[in-house]
Amino acid sequence: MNVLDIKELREDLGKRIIDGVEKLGREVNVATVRVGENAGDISYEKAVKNNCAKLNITCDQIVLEEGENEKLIQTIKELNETHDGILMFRPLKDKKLEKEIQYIIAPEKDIDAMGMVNLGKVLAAEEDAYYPATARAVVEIVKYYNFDVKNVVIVNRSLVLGKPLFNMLIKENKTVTMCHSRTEDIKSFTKNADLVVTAVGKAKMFDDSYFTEDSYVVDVGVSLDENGKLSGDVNPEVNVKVLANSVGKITTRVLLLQMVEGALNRQ
Ligand SMILES: Nc1nc(=O)c2c([nH]1)NC[C@@H]1CN(c3ccc(C(=O)N[C@@H](CCC(=O)O)C(=O)O)cc3)C=[N+]21
Repeated sequence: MNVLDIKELREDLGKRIIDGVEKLGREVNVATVRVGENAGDISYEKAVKNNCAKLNITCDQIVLEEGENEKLIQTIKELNETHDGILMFRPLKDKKLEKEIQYIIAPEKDIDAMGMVNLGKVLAAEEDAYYPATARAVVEIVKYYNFDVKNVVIVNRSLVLGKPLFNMLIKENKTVTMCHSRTEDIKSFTKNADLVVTAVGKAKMFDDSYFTEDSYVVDVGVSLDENGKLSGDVNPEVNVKVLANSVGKITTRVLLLQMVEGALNRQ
């Protein structure tokens, strides 16, 4: 069991955020937008608020009820003008509405890269893109802790994680394989990878049979286990070289860092 302590990276990101805010020399404000009462959204909302309080960022939190579609669209349009960054929690239950927002959110305020412009920039490996924060968190962990890896397997194909991460790791000269829920014999891929990134949302699904002693593993999954407790995809007892979990701690700070960097670049 070799669970990575990611405190140092978290603190490093915190310093970079505080420095950036100071350089900007003005109030920096983020807005979160939540629709409905999803538990994952609520925990992320709290995490953003707590981090902002520590990092000298003003945070406004907007909560709407499901069905308030016009109000949501109006809200995003207003926040485009008033805030440095907008984080709308995803997925929305209303897929059509979420699609609509992807075209309405201003690219320079879209700090979690949900909109079409930033997603296109990620695919094109543009320098000034915002990246989906979780995907960038994985890359930051791999780089900061010098994971000595060439072949990566990602078990996820979403727009929030798998697809952007695939492109970001290609840019880092990794050889990347994407597995997903319809992949046959996932173990045959993960066993042969240097690094496995998991995000399937099945508590403790990945045990030793998926890895070797030399595997690096980044566990992005969050779900409830049989006792109703929050759990990752990977059993924390696995015998691997390095297991990074608690990626959420890095995600929150990467999100805020991207916002500050974006504001500095535009200044
Ligand atoms: N557009 C969008 N992007 C997301 O990335 C996204 C989302 N919607 N909807 C909800 C899920 C859930 N999620 C969390 C991230 C951090 C914590 C969290 O609690 N972070 C703590 C640490 C938690 C820990 O101890 O591991 C912190 O930053 O201090 C929780 C949940 C992001 N998601």
